[in-house]
Amino acid sequence: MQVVDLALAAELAAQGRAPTATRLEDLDVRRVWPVPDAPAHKYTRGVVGVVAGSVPYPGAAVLTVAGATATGCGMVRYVGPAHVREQVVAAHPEVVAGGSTQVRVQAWVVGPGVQDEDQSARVREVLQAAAAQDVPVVVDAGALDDVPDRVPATVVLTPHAGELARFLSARGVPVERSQVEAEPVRWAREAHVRSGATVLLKGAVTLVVGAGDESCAPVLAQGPAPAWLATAGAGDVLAGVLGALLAGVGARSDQPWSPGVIMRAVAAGVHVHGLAAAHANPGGPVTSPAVAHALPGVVARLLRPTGPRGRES
Ligand SMILES: NC(=O)C1=CN([C@@H]2O[C@H](COP(=O)(O)OP(=O)(O)OC[C@H]3O[C@@H](n4cnc5c(N)ncnc54)[C@H](O)[C@@H]3O)[C@@H](O)[C@H]2O)[C@@H](O)CC1
Ligand SMILES: Nc1ncnc2c1ncn2[C@@H]1O[C@H](COP(=O)(O)OP(=O)(O)O)[C@@H](O)[C@H]1O
Repeated sequence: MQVVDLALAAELAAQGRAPTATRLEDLDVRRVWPVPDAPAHKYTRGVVGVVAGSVPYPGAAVLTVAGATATGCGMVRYVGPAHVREQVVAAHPEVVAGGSTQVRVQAWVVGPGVQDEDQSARVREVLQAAAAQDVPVVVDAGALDDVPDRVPATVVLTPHAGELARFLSARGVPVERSQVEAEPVRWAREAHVRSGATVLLKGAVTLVVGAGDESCAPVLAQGPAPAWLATAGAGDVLAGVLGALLAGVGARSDQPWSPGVIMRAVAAGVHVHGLAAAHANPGGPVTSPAVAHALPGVVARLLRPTGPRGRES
């Protein structure tokens, strides 16, 4: 498929009829991507904190960390129980692991595979401290239950349709998974308006809804990714990708976060995650670790002037 830009966006905006949804393409993503400069060191590139995994789901922690490290960041700090720490460090020896959330990071990822009280307590600590410090938090899976009623747009919720239905129902908006699937824009917006969070609703097309700014339409719609990506752990990898990107963008700027910058950063992550699924095994099945494994190559191709779909030099 080739997408041809008819330059309708400016024309529609002039008529006061902005499109409901827009999509970041390769060039937009390249502009957002944090690329280290020559004097960079690991702390100027951004550190990601990860609270993921539990005894029943250690793999979710490993996959989240895999997504973050493969996207490119200065460092990942993993925070969780000893049993999971051992598995994370065995798979990713570059990760610094511990049990306390009292660490300095530029972005957090919380929730993949979180299903015990100790990890949930860490999630709540992170949500409280990060809001006060203007540090972004990607909130996935088990951590969605711990989100306070109102949060800033630096909190990025990443539910699939079932999780969004549960999130809204818990806030007095009873809705079924099938209804979310039928009207994803409506329900993603509802979750954003109710909570204040940036909402990233995962699916074949992934929607990002947050308060827009002048240069950013209210809904970004990324995809479609190959349906082979609908496999266990793919969302855990995505959460890591988003954390690494937010840490990298945050480390380069001393400005407060704006909702539009958050939206574009996470939509860029979704775009690259879908490309990694396509490149991991074109036209065939992929596993979540294979998606993470494909990420560095996809990022390198994206940053080359020919782009990921162009000829390789
Ligand atoms: N390797 C790992 O450690 C992985 C851990 N994961 C973690 O697992 C936890 C639960 O994630 P889910 O997305 O499953 O949670 P959900 O609670 O959203 O999904 C469970 C729903 O799927 C339904 N369901 C279960 N099995 C089904 C089947 N065979 N056919 C049809 N419907 C079925 C259940 O009735 C329930 O409604 C999360 O914390 C997540 O992060 C997942 O990410 C998968 C990989
Ligand atoms: N039909 C589909 N086509 C393409 N991508 C999909 C499809 N269904 C799900 N995905 C993507 O796969 C990932 C699944 O994430 P998630 O539902 O959180 O699974 P898990 O919890 O097992 O990691 C998301 O990135 C989502 O956008």
